[in-house]
Amino acid sequence: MLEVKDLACLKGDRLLFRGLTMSVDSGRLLRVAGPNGVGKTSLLRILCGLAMPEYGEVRWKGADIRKERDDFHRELLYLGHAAALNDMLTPLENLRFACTASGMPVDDRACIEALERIGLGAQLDLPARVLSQGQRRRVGLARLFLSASRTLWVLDEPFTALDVLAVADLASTLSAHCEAGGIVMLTTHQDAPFENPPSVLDLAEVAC
Ligand SMILES: Nc1ncnc2c1ncn2[C@@H]1O[C@H](COP(=O)(O)OP(=O)(O)OP(=O)(O)O)[C@@H](O)[C@H]1O
Repeated sequence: MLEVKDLACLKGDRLLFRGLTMSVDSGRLLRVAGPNGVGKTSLLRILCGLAMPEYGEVRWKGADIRKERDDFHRELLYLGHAAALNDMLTPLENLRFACTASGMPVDDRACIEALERIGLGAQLDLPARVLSQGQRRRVGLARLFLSASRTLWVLDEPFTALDVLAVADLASTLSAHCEAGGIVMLTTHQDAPFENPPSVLDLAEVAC
């Protein structure tokens, strides 16, 4: 489904990695691993079409993602490593905004249910500026519960700042998405309790 061919990534005048070729099929959970600065975030952004590779191409269902951009984005959920919230808005308002911005239909009832499911039922009306780091992270993760129809989930450090129970819940949500035929690609520096260990792409192997 997702194919990467001979990818190279340049930042400034520095080549981070090159010669990355891989494919990820339906039902797979793939962890992109490697030390700080090796280019994991940069790779995820290229895979989502948010940054250009220096060389190579990314294909989704056989088509270049740059040519079939709209079709690809309808099937993609990307959550970056920063919570990216508006501090003045409540979790509900932030979630509604994020959904609208990514072209998802917005349904208030569904947003509230997603926030309750992620453990923010008591914080629905608070401004985001008063939330804890883990609660801020959860606001973004609530989008997972609204994104079952998006096959490809690309998640940059989704476990950061979560407590032990939330880490376990998130791991089972991601596994369930894969069992339903989805694809999850993520970065994390911590061990997460997945039932089936994810495949690992060690970016250090193609680092320059
Ligand atoms: N203008 C630039 N010139 C040279 N190097 C740059 C430039 N901009 C970014 N970089 C480098 O590009 C890399 C980007 O790393 P990226 O965030 O993709 O890594 P990462 O593997 O996700 O790291 P972490 O594990 O710390 O999150 C860093 O090593 C950074 O120093």
